[in-house]
Amino acid sequence: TGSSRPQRMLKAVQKNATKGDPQSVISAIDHYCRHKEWAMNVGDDKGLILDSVLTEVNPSTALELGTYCGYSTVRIARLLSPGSKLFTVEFNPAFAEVARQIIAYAGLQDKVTLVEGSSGDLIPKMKEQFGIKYFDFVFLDHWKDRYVPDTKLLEDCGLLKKGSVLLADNVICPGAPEYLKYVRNSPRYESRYYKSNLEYTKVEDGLEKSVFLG
Ligand SMILES: Oc1cc(-c2ccc(F)cc2)cc2nccnc12
Ligand SMILES: [Mg+2]
Repeated sequence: TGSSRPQRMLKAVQKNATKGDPQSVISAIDHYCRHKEWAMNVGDDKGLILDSVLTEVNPSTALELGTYCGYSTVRIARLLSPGSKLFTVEFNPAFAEVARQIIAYAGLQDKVTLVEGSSGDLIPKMKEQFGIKYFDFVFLDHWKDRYVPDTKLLEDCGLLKKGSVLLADNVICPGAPEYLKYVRNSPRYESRYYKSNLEYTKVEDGLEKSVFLG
């Protein structure tokens, strides 16, 4: 059988990027997905918003839900301060395998812990398994119907502290209406919408940034 889209993306990174250079990995993926084959990375437009929110928060411990091929994992990890850690959760083993190789190619494997499994199962185990107290930053980019239950799980497991920032991808396309209702109507969050485009297209999409108020 032939290769998969993630495997072809990995080949494009190995061919066009420089080992140990995260920016060249990001550019190689964006070029491939814009000109050869679309893929569901957060992309370069929304990626700039992710970069600016991440830089502002400067998290010590960050969580990403939905690794896919590791594009946003690399975007986040490249901006972390020394000693800070990013945990990323991926349900699909084939995606996880490619992501590991792309993260390693960027030279960011020491900052990233990729955990395979379902977010619903893993979130309650984070404290005990990885000695995590809180997440300062959470990037939600997995299945849209998991955004609300996983946010509630993070709250209930005491993994958010006053000032923790949630940043959610795809709140317009494919859309996460329940999540928008949840964070925008809750007194425990201060929410703001960043309008942008669906990766590599002219279709509207955006990121919702929600600060946990404790
Ligand atoms: O960024 C994304 C885009 C899409 C997606 C797929 C097909 C379309 F037509 C439009 C958008 C799905 C996603 N699933 C999980 C995490 N992120 C996603
Ligand atoms: Mg997405």
